[in-house]
Amino acid sequence: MRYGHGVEAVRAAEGELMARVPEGALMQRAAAGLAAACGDVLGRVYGARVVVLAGSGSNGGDALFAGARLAKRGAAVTAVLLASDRTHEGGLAALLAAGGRAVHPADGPAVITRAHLVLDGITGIGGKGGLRPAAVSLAEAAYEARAAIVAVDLPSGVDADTGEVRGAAVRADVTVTFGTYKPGLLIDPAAGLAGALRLVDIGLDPYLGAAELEALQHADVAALLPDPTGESDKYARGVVGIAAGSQRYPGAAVLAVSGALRAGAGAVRYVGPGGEAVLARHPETLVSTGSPHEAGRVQAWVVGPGLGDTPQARTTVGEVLDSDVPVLVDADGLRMLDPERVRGRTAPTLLTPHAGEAAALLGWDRADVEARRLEAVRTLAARFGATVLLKGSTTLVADPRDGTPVRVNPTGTAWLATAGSGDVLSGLTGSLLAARLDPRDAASVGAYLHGLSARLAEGPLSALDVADTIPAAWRNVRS
Ligand SMILES: NC(=O)C1=CN([C@@H]2O[C@H](COP(=O)(O)OP(=O)(O)OC[C@H]3O[C@@H](n4cnc5c(N)ncnc54)[C@H](O)[C@@H]3O)[C@@H](O)[C@H]2O)[C@@H](O)CC1
Ligand SMILES: [K+]
Repeated sequence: MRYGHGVEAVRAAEGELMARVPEGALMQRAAAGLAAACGDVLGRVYGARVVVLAGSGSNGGDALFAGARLAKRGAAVTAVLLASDRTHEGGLAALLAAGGRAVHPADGPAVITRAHLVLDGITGIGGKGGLRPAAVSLAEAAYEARAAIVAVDLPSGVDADTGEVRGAAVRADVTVTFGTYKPGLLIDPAAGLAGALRLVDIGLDPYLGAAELEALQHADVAALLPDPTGESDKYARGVVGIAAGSQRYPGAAVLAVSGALRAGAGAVRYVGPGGEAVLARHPETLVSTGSPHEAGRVQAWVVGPGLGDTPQARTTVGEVLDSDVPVLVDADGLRMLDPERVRGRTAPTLLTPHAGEAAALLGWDRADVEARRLEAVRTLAARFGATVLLKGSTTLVADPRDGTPVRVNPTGTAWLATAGSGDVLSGLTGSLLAARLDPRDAASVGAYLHGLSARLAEGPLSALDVADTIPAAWRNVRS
């Protein structure tokens, strides 16, 4: 598992640890890890040209001390001092003593153009708002130069706690972060600016407390996958009911059923007008044309994909919500949701909106949901008393129970932004719910497998390709 902590938790942990170690020790641990990472990026340190963008705080201090270490190993290191009167004194002295030099920001672009590596030490967890103008032109010069950009702790300009980017920010190739991942490194849009992540252990773990965020890794997913046992019959493995599709959108029904079957459901019951199309593709489906409560026994329901917005669709959503098994509501089903009705359910509910659907549920603009994903998903979970999976470039899963870390999915890929891929995710996740995974686990394992399937399919893909690759993703996690 990867854990993320916000600024307050990091500062509190640092305070406790600092009281127990010699002054400056933490910064030296950070600088040593940072210099080692820069060495790996450069390949050869001796003779490399390195530029340190040094802001006024300890983030600049980390970068300057790392610069000093690289200078000792034979790199030509130039620090650009963004706040010349408030530069970290010890860091600058160490750099100069190691043979580095310092220049004014006006001279920055000329040295950056020739650099092999630029260290972004403008701001870290103490940064407020976007980059200031002098920093913007240096960040642009770094981006245009052929240098590798290594961000110290965070790409400067991003919000450490939320992943928001409120102005200009550095776009890094690698971010070397200290002690724990910050939400801004895991959640878009900021995460998209961080590049590859590298965590340096500075000894904070014992003091960090509960995580705010979690990102499942292969081993975590493997431990949650519901593999059948010798005694499993179809009910033990989970029968999932799918109420999806319409005359107009029968394809959504096929895709949701495909996702469910590929994710190991013991059986899939399909209810709705898309039965013919479903049977043509998946003859093993148990199809009925009546209403959900006549469909027979299921362990979880998926309702909504391609359902349309008709009185009949509303009745279907209402009936499914009246059931006493876990329910996943997606797509058109989300348009008809009453928070009180969802809160009053006896079994868990999982909502899976994309940013547009989340915006409609919240009464926000879509752009605000995309900019403030963490706040959006938490607000929805609290309002509906439901688990919420917010789809997007970084899919998030929030649970209504207080203090439960939000899960961030690490396997996304831009190729998933294809028509119908959400329908596959709903069937896949519904199948995990039917296998009795806790809704938060079902949602995060579903998102993980879905993203991994798309990655394994490599390149342009259709939603059916994603469904067809789920078994390969399952095996990949198991291997
Ligand atoms: N506290 C500690 O023990 C450790 C801190 N470390 C480093 O220290 C960083 C935090 O240091 P600080 O608290 O000094 O904060 P930062 O260095 O992140 O930034 C604060 C400084 O930047 C200025 N500033 C804020 N927003 C700005 C903006 N938009 N543009 C330009 N300047 C801006 C502030 O006036 C302040 O001087 C961490 O991110 C990490 O890199 C590491 O050395 C590990 C140990
Ligand atoms: K930084």
